[in-house]
Amino acid sequence: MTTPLRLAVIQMNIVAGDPEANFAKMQTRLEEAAALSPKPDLIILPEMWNTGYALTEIQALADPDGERTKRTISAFCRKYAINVLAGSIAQLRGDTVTNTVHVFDRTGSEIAEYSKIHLFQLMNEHLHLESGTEPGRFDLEGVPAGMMICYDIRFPELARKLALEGARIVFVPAEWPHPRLHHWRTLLQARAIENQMYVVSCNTVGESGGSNFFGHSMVIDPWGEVIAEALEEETILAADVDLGLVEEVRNRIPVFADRRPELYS
Ligand SMILES: NC(=O)CCC(=O)C(=O)O
Repeated sequence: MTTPLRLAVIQMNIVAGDPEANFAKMQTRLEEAAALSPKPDLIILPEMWNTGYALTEIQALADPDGERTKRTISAFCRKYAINVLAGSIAQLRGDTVTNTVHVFDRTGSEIAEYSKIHLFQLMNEHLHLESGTEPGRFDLEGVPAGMMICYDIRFPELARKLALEGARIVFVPAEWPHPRLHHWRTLLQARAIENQMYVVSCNTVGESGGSNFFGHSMVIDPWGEVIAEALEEETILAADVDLGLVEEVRNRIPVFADRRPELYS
């Protein structure tokens, strides 16, 4: 067994259209996560935690160039020597807004950024946001990792690409509402099983912007076992992941060696 990584998933309610309230809550939750024993190696935040889905006002609410987020999270990482995958934020870039994750290491340096590739039409994202154009990858203390945001998990091609490029663990910040809990659980488990990797999701919870979010943040191992799952309330979900299990599962059923990509397109 390799040294496990301790994760803390912050499942919180988001006040749509109120970045001040959301920044305040996010900082309180980060402090609570940092005080856990043992201290987490990585803290994960949910999708669009700064603004929620206040899309009609998003130009005014989005964080210009992500500066406030970067300043705040980077200082936290430095203070506590913890990595943070800062969920996603609504980020203003010139006159467009993206749904963007920033990842910071223990020194507070930003090590990766990913903007949601697949915009979710059912929640009008395509009318207000600009989609990303690059898959999200980073190196988590020597472990190749990937990111997808919420609706992205409906696209197995993206998860497979991340796995083929080396990802052993993929993080999924989300704002996924009722009534699609069965899709959420099934798709997350499928992405973990088919790619034989850890999948760690962080959903929001409670009413926000007229939708009702069910929480159920999950940590799923490469065999598809749910090793931790939150209920429908605010919480910090802690779990240890043993990345050595990825190799073990991939050796047990050699899915990657058995692929026939020449027959698929
Ligand atoms: N924020 C999102 O991308 C929601 C995706 C979702 O609810 C779905 O069913 O897909």
